[in-house]
Amino acid sequence: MKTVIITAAGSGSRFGSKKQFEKLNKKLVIDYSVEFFKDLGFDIIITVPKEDVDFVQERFSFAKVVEGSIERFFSVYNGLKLISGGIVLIHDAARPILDKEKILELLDKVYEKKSAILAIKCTDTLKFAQGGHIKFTIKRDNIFCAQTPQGFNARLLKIAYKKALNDNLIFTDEASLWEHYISSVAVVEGYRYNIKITTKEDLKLASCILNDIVL
Ligand SMILES: Nc1ccn([C@@H]2O[C@H](COP(=O)(O)OP(=O)(O)OP(=O)(O)O)[C@@H](O)[C@H]2O)c(=O)n1
Ligand SMILES: C[C@](O)(CO)[C@H](O)COP(=O)(O)O
Repeated sequence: MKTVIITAAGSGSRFGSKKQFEKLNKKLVIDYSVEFFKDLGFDIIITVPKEDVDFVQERFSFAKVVEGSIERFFSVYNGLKLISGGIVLIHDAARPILDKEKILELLDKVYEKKSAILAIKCTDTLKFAQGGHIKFTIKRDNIFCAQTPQGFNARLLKIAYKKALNDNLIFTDEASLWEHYISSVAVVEGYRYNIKITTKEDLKLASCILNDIVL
């Protein structure tokens, strides 16, 4: 069994609105990942804000739609509670540009290693700055930017979540939860088109990418 939890319950404070429901070319941002994983034959769970549950359930009648939470960590957990086993991918609805070859490569790695994420090597020089001034430069040799999808053995991920709830810990991605309670996570090289729409600039960038590449 393979399930994807599509996280779409954010408030979009850095964007200025719920960006997952913004128009991106001829579709909504959320449409891209839901349709992609439907075409790949995944069971689909979508986390959305309480007020959008009916709208999204009607739009995607084939999916299970659950109410998210104030923290992405708990939004994912609300979806994970519906899964009994198999493999689960967690993917941000805010990352609409999905590369089939890369996702299938990630899926193979999850089956092989029980956990894997897409990540891209940092290509900028990294600075630690405070008060508008650089304090020091961070060696970037082994620095990666984590992306989604992130994939896991669902049963073990639920165990890790239960431990985190017990310890009152939350994590910004599922890989850091897995690293904390289970083991190291495999990395599959991601792709630079896999941008996370966070600000309005990112929506423009995503539109340019979609207009120029054939997926
Ligand atoms: N409580 C939350 C917060 C985020 N997300 C989802 O997780 C993805 C990545 O989160 P982010 O880009 O931070 O979205 P927002 O939280 O909406 O953005 P902001 O931090 O600017 O409010 C998005 O698809 C978002 O909808 C979620 O399901 N539940
Ligand atoms: C999960 C994630 O996309 C990996 O880079 C990132 O942690 C989401 O962070 P956000 O602040 O919830 O956008």
